[in-house]
Amino acid sequence: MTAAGATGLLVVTAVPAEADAVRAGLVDATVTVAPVGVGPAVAGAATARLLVLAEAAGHPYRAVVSAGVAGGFAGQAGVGDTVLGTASIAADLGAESPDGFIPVDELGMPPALLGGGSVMPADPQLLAALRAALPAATAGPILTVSTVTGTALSTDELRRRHPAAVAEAMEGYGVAVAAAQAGLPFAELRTISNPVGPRDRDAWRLHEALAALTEAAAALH
Ligand SMILES: O=C(O)c1cccc(C(=O)CC[C@H]2O[C@@H](n3cnc4c(=O)[nH]cnc43)[C@H](O)[C@@H]2O)c1
Repeated sequence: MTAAGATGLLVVTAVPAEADAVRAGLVDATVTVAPVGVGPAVAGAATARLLVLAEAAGHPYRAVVSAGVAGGFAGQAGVGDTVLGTASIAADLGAESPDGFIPVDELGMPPALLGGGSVMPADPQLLAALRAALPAATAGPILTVSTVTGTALSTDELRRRHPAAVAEAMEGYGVAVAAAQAGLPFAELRTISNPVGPRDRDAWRLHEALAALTEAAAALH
């Protein structure tokens, strides 16, 4: 898992409040936490840039974790829970058709143009270490979406396509691609701020989710 000469772990969040929550719970001074922006494109690009800069400066990172708050799928993860991604899935990368959504992997494009495809598995060793440190966390696929799910119809459709998904967020897949292209292990750690479902921003429990993120951050080393 550790590249030669590599030093610390890079943890990327979307927003500064999430980064602050992670920093507040760290027990390992070699962990770097950076807020990189919202959505898979900006998070992926910013993560790639951080990895290149660190490499050029002679202190490459040894692994990357995408961390922050997330929406939880009912019956899988409730508000305040911690979830670990077994894979980060680009759930809305593909094409619509009269017969339904077609994942990008099934569009007939050359595999080389798809990177790892729409499903980026977590690094087995990194995931195992996080599961050992966070035994109460729920592990399962975490969806990456560019649009926060906000209707019952979209929720049902996502659940139909990804019945094992535990949560959705907006950065994991992009960060996973950046880590994969740098040859680094990747994992996604989230705490639940809201249920996935009809939009009710007043029901988001950010304080509770950020407190859970601080508690979970001790596992990051
Ligand atoms: O306003 C604040 O104080 C604040 C503090 C912490 C986080 C935020 C965010 O807006 C986080 C955005 C971030 O959260 C993920 N997220 C959370 N719930 C969902 C969801 O239901 N569907 C998709 N993404 C969700 C996502 O990764 C966002 O980037 C504000």
